[in-house]
Amino acid sequence: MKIFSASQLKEADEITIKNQNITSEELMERAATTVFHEIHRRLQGAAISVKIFCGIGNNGGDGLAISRMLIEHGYQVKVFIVNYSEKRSEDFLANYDRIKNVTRQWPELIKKEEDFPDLNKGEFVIDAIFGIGLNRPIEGWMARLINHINNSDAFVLAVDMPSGLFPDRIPGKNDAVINADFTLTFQSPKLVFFLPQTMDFVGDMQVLDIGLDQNYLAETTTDIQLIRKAEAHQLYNPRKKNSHKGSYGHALTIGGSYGKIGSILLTSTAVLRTGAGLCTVFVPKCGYNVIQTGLPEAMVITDENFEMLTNIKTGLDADVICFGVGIGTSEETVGAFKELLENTTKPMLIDADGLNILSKNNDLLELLPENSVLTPHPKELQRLIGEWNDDFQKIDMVRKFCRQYKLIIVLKGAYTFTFDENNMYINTTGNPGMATAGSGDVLSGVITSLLSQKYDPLIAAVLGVYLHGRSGDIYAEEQSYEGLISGDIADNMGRAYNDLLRSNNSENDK
Ligand SMILES: NC(=O)C1=CN([C@@H]2O[C@H](COP(=O)(O)OP(=O)(O)OC[C@H]3O[C@@H](n4cnc5c(N)ncnc54)[C@H](OP(=O)(O)O)[C@@H]3O)[C@@H](O)[C@H]2O)[C@H](O)CC1
Ligand SMILES: [K+]
Repeated sequence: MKIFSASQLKEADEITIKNQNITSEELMERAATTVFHEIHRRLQGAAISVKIFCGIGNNGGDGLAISRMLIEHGYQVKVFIVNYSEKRSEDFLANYDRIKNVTRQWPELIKKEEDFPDLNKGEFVIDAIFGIGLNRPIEGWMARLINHINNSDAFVLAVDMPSGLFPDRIPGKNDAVINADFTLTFQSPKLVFFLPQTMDFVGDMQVLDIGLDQNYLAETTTDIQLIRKAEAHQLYNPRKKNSHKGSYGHALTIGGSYGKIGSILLTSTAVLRTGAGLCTVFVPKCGYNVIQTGLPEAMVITDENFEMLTNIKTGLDADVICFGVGIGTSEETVGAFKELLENTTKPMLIDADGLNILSKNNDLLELLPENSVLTPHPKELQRLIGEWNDDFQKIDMVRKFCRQYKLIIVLKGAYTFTFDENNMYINTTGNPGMATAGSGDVLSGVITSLLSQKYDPLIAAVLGVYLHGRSGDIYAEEQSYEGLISGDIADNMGRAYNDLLRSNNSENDK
């Protein structure tokens, strides 16, 4: 799913009005109707107190139209106009007028702190103060109103965006932003819904289709995509009946050190669970028995050293190399990595201490084969590319880094982002249970496996991240977040595939 910018959405708005021959007020009515239906579906006419805060722009206009629809359906609604300026939008005014037809209770104007209504636990607050039009921080009594809403125990639903959240930049530390429990957003999720610095304002989120011009949506390119089941399914290559283990590639996983052999065992298990034909594991001697016992399906070659990697000689012509989990950063291991890079042109995935070695030895970056996949968590990324001021700058810096070294970066987080030179893909699967030791080692194995199965590196990364998250979700749906350990993610890969395929084969699937 494309993630459009605020200016693209405004453009889509205008084109829709023109091509569908409707007024902007009619489009607003359509948008408000989608929100009303969602609320009505959930509340089912419940007798709870609804308080709606409407700005004076089009987000406020939406709020007024939603208010009217709720009143018409018998809800107990109190409407407040957050009257921060006299520059009311036309569609706001039209809806301000129309609400008269359904209630004798004229909306109350809020112009100062004394006008704030009490907000109580169990009440339902709708935030329609600002949407994508916010272009400066909210100040004065309005900021205090935002805090008043945030400090209440009411349930807060944001229309389109939590007010105070900018579509294209990070609010300042002391800026007032609505802390929504739920956000119903129009047509396209906004990038800030997924950034670590802003995602917590959004609560749960749902995208509402308001029927913007189909051609515009199809033809307009964006460099940010959301990866859900539908998109992931399109990336999947079915296995051929007439195939053998050689058809799915031979992965070489190199990693581990004394006390950290478990990491490479997890990675290699994930390689095979994700469908690679063969896996050879290269470990220090101390890892030999562990791997042979823990993963009898793999082959093992050992370093001459007992505790760590010092000299990587495999004599193997593997299809893909995964390097770095559990290796430490000793000088000998750095030397071995350098030699490996000088002698390989195979697709590579680098993780964990492999990344830390790259951070300290920038010359090695030049040796990475084109389209190598790097899978840092934020700390490892910061060591690689330096400090950023905020999440937008971070995105710019990662893109530049990808371009400079021709790499694919998988930035792990609550929403994992995959970058290539031009695009960014935001993953939607995964859960807090996956914040557990070894989860990243498993992801490295999953992506390595897809690389070995000849998926294009970008696709291997995007699909791998999706499947890894889905596997964790499947575990958590049946068990719990807390009980999840990373081996479970590898063990559930089969179900993640099954889920990806089955759901798209059934008529009932969305
Ligand atoms: N295609 C769609 O997605 C549709 C969206 N709709 C809804 O429209 C809003 C966007 O409405 P818009 O009127 O453009 O913007 P806002 O309502 O968010 O803001 C109104 C004006 O407020 C001013 N502003 C901005 N920041 C501040 C601030 N900190 N303090 C005071 N005032 C501020 C600004 O005007 P200025 O001239 O003063 O700069 C804004 O223009 C969208 O989010 C949806 O809810 C349509 O209903 C349907 C189609
Ligand atoms: K809002």
